[in-house]
Amino acid sequence: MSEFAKRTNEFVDWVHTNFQLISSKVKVLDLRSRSQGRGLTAVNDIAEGETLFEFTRDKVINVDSAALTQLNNGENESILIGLGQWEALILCLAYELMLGEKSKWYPYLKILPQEESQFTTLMFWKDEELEYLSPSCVLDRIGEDAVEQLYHKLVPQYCTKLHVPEMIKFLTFKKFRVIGSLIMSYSFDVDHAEVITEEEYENNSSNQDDKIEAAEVEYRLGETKGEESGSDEQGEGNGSEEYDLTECIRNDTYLKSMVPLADTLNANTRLVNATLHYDHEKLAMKAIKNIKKGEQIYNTYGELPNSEILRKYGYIELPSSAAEFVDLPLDLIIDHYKIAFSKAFPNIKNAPAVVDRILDIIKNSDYLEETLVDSDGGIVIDKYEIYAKGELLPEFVLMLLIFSTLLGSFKSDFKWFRRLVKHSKKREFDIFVNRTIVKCYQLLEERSIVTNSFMEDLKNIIIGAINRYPQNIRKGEFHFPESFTLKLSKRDIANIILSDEVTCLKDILNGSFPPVSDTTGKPKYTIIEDEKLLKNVLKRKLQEDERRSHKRRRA
Ligand SMILES: C[S@@+](CC[C@H](N)C(=O)[O-])C[C@H]1O[C@@H](n2cnc3c(N)ncnc32)[C@H](O)[C@@H]1O
Repeated sequence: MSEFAKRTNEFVDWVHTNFQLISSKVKVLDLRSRSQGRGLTAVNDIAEGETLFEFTRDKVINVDSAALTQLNNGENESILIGLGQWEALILCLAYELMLGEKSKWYPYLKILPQEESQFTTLMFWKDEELEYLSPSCVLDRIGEDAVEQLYHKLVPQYCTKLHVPEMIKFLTFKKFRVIGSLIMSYSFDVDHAEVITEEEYENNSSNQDDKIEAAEVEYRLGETKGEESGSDEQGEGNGSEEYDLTECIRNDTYLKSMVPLADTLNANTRLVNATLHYDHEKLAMKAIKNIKKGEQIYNTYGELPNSEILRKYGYIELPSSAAEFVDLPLDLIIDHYKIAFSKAFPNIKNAPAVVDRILDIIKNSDYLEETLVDSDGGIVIDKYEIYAKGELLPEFVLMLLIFSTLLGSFKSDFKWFRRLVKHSKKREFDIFVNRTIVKCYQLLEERSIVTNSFMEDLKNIIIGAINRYPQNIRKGEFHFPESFTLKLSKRDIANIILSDEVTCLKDILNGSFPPVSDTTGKPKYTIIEDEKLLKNVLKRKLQEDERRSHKRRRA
């Protein structure tokens, strides 16, 4: 028997001893021939709603259950819950791995990847391989530096604090990176028992949303200062302060946890047929669809595009994930408008600088801060997600509508624009931009209206974004393989990611914006003539012009 099979058997025996229920209809299989490691398969037909396995909360590894927490007369617990979720779980898991056979999870730990060579996530790609992924924004999210900072925060200081000095030697940087990556691709965020109400119990699933939550926390750690979208926790200092700003476990309502067997399930955004549910005492994996004998049981790791699946889990779906999106950097929008302003006002030297002034006003808009509670008050974010089939972030739509409306307004009266951008007219300029922000917001909010200029700007920005991709990808010359295997070259994997991103962008050029609402069957936005909006935005200015010319005539 191979070492792989032996480990699987020992793990399955451990599961049978420790779990309350495990259905005879499921089996852990060796799926290495499909480049999927181990996975769970149905050996008999399973009906929707059937429980595949069930176990008590103490079987998962987290700060509540780990051996490290019990040491030091309970003092370790208060130290660990003062840390962030990632930090505490890395330390707890490292300690269990160091305990080896003495850990109560030993047969489980033995089936987890623990060597760098077992990971295909982006953290382990070489620099020259990562270059294949340019210009994808996934490259900004790998978080290599963040891991290093985290390591230096925890080792040796916390090993000493937690009274495990022997862990200083065990937890090398290499091991730390592996454990962090393991947590990234295997952990679940499990709600505390006390936050689950009876009513929630039946619907409670810790997979999709919790995995998304995990992605967000991890995303924050991966970002460098000032790069991320308007989240409070991020960025007002150097990297190490970033960690201090990560919420500590004490204030969270969930625990990042390693969940045996539940994490043996592979995932697929289209084929998901089981999810993890939990109540006060137990966690249970349940079928969410009828599953036929012989079919693989798939979980979901969240609504992630291929770039994120690769970054966090080291594989991709073919030809694409069901939740593809591409990040459009703010710079592309700003560059587009700087060029447009220069072209529209060739005789005004500082026309491109006006775009920066507008951006500042949008950033500091009190109106948006008060109105957009959900997006932390900001529409100026580093990157805007462009989803497949023409779905755009509302923040992006509003941003473009404001800029295209301002440009149209200024073009309508060149002399007025020249006067307005003079330093002495700063107040007037600010008032006009702020008024435009309010009008555009109201128009979108109340009537979901965009203009022809908006559509034109959108098209040109998207063309600019597509032009950054390699020619073979832009021209659709890359041919997708039949299925994902680890034998695919890194270049091919990168080409698939880039092709998926370009497809999202091309969807817009192919007319999928505005997308159609699932509920009403109607387009989500109405496109109107520019003049209608400009008339509204310029109303006050036109009235003042009128008054002034009236006065002149009288004089
Ligand atoms: C939570 S584990 C799932 C169990 C894993 N297959 C194992 O052998 O331990 C997540 C890892 O499984 C692999 N995986 C999950 N879904 C996959 C899929 N659809 N195709 C290929 N690999 C997959 C990836 O290596 C991923 O990082």
